[in-house]
Amino acid sequence: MGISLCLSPAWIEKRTLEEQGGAAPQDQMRESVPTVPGLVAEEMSQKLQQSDGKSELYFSFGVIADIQYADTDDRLNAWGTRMRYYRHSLCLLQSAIEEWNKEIPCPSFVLQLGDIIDSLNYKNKTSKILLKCVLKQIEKMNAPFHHVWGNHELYNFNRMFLTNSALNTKHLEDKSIEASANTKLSCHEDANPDHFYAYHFSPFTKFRFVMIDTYDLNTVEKDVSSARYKETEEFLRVKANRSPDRFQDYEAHFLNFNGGFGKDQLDWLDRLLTFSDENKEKVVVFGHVPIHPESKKRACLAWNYRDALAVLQAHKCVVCYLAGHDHEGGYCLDSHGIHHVTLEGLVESPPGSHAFGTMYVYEDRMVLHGRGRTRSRVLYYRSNE
Ligand SMILES: Nc1ncnc2c1ncn2[C@@H]1O[C@H](COP(=O)(O)OP(=O)(O)O)[C@@H](O)[C@H]1O
Repeated sequence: MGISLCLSPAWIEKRTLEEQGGAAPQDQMRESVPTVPGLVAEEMSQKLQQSDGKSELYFSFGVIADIQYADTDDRLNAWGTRMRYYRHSLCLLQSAIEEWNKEIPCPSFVLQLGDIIDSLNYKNKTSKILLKCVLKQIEKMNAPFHHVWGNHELYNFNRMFLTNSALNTKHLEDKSIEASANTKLSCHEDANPDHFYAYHFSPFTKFRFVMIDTYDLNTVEKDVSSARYKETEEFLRVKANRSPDRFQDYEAHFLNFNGGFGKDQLDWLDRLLTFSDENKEKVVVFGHVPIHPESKKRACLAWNYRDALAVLQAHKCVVCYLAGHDHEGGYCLDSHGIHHVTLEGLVESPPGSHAFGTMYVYEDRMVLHGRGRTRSRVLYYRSNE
């Protein structure tokens, strides 16, 4: 069986509207104010003023998603539902960096949640040159960027290129815990395009950040000789054979622009989170594609999101999952107390607006200060007792 999930945008739009119980005007599709923790701005300032003895800022970090820069006129997305401001996204990145650099203290690092340039560059043969432009802006940041790989990285480049490029930030991995752990916690020592792209780091005592590869399995990379292709093919064969009806009716997220997790990555994640549990760390996991169905609006969901969720929910250390991919953004608090935040996409921010944030990390909570379309939220940690 060849791998093919290619569904037309028209089909996807129909599916999405069906999921929502019929056609809805754009403004009705907007997120309503959450009634669960993950409070919005007005409540946030009130909460921050409460003197609860836990006001010492540990550190902060920047978040930004779906820059999707291209030297192309503005145009609607493939579904004709939302405008994308391709050239302007570079100016917005520049101003986000200027703002972060002015903050005191400066964010310790920035999470770039994937889709740094758009696939239009591939068609225009401008992928490498425009990636350089974006990276030139990023060099102005006074703190390291951690680069996630989204679908557009894989449309523009192959893994060999990405592995050898500045978009590979695995050198920022924390290697210091290997000696104290009884098990291997670095997923791969050597840079190898056959491997999934994932790593972890600890910017502050008892806090760990884990990047996961939501395109470990995917249909974007067409290298039929790769182990990844074979695993993807087998995964989709089993999935489709198991219950074709469900696949059709409910699994609307089995689309080419999403991807999934292989067994090796899920095992590695489980081992790492076991270490963090034992060491009473708080862990923020991040990747391009959302892994909770309620944290996004559209069909943007990892294929085997249930497997990834099961791993995260099995470990009390996990407090938050951060993603991009769905440019409208989203949020939910899952049944285990993990916050799922989907960041609004920069490329859909018109001139005068914005989409990035700074997350402030405290003993008992993280506070997201969102700019422009990015919503501000207070994320209290679940208890890890
Ligand atoms: N049915 C749909 N209708 C409108 N927008 C959608 C639909 N499905 C996905 N999207 C949007 O597409 C975006 C994903 O964009 P992107 O990663 O650029 O993929 P692509 O380039 O294939 O459009 C998200 O903002 C998501 O909300």
